[in-house]
Amino acid sequence: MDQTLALSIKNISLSFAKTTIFDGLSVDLIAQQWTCLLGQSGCGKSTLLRLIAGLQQADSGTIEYSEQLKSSINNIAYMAQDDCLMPWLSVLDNVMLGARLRGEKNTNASSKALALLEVVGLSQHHASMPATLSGGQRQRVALARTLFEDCPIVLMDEPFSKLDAISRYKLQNLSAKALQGRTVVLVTHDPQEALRLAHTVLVLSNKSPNISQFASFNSAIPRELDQPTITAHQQKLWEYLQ
Ligand SMILES: Nc1ncnc2c1ncn2[C@@H]1O[C@H](COP(=O)(O)OP(=O)(O)OP(=O)(O)O)[C@@H](O)[C@H]1O
Repeated sequence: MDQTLALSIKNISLSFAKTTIFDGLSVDLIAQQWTCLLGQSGCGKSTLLRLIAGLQQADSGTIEYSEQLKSSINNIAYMAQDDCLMPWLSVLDNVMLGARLRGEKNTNASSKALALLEVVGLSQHHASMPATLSGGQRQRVALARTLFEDCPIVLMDEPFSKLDAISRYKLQNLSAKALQGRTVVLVTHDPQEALRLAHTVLVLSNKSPNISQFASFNSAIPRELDQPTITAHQQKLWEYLQ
């Protein structure tokens, strides 16, 4: 496998009951870059993330991971669309959930989790229970939990969808910085978000071959809203998504 690839999805087909979701989907994901995945509701974006994470099996086809990732025990962090916070754990304990589940007795874990809560603007809520938080606050806890994992592949399913515009902008910036050098796949319905963050923009559809590349960009991320990459491509991406 090419050294620059993190993983290679080859000829994946998947149906639920009589509904075909993927029919021969193939795509390569470039290592240490952000790939943003757009497409109409129900076309299979979350399903593709779940396939990559190993949480869903395809009917046929393969996903090949690079040698480097194969040798890493804990290599994929997955932030689902639903925040999946444990209601009986505090915000801090939710951020450290992975360490707890792995039975790690690392005294640095709580200071690392507290630092991440500070970064996502929730340090004053570290002892709160999830039920007392707003949807956007819960999403920020889930983001902190994802960043806590330090994994080489990070899969994020609409991670900023519940945030106000200013918080979304700030957390896009924070995530781009925090996840520099990781292989990130981000599902979004927001073309502007994709153009701010993506090195590669992919569009998924229900029609075979299911996936197409809208564009790839070399410029550094996050991009400012007035950067040519965004202004020049926004309208085209809207039309591409129709
Ligand atoms: N476990 C499952 N059993 C049956 N059908 C499923 C299952 N998981 C997903 N589907 C169906 O597969 C299709 C794709 O779902 P998926 O959640 O991947 O779409 P999506 O593109 O992420 O949608 P959205 O943008 O609305 O989040 C949908 O029609 C959904 O109903």
